[in-house]
Amino acid sequence: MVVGAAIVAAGRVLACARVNPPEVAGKWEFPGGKVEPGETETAALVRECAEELDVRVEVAGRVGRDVSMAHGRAVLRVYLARLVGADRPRALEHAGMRWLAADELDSVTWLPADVPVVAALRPLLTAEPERPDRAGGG
Ligand SMILES: Nc1nc2c([nH]c(=O)n2[C@H]2C[C@H](O)[C@@H](COP(=O)(O)OP(=O)(O)OP(=O)(O)O)O2)c(=O)[nH]1
Repeated sequence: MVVGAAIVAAGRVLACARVNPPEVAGKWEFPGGKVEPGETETAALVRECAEELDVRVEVAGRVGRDVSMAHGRAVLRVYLARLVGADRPRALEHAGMRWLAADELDSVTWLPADVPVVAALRPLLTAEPERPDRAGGG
């Protein structure tokens, strides 16, 4: 199982560009990775976001459906997530990072498995009002 975090803030989602392997270098994905034995999916997302982005995240519900990858040998499952406190991501293991609004989702080339998830995410971003972080103390 591969889990990804669709980290949403102010109506935008964080997209990250892969460094390797070469066949997917420069393609865009959600931060995340393989769930380790004995680990929950939420714990895997928290661990991967800390490793890859140096941020704490709160993991919420699923977005999109499970997507079969690698000829059925793996599954991609994506969860909505939010940054904790004032944490701000740094691309420690990616070639780049972008915060994409709904109308910018197609401006990057996503990994193939991510395409249906991105489609499911789009209306969620549109529904979220643009607002300054932590407006209203929340
Ligand atoms: N993290 C992530 N991986 C994705 C996405 N879409 C997608 O097809 N993948 C694929 C790419 C990789 O083949 C696999 C995840 O591998 P990974 O290299 O990120 O996982 P990991 O950090 O646990 O890596 P490792 O321990 O094997 O080095 O899933 C996505 O949105 N996020």
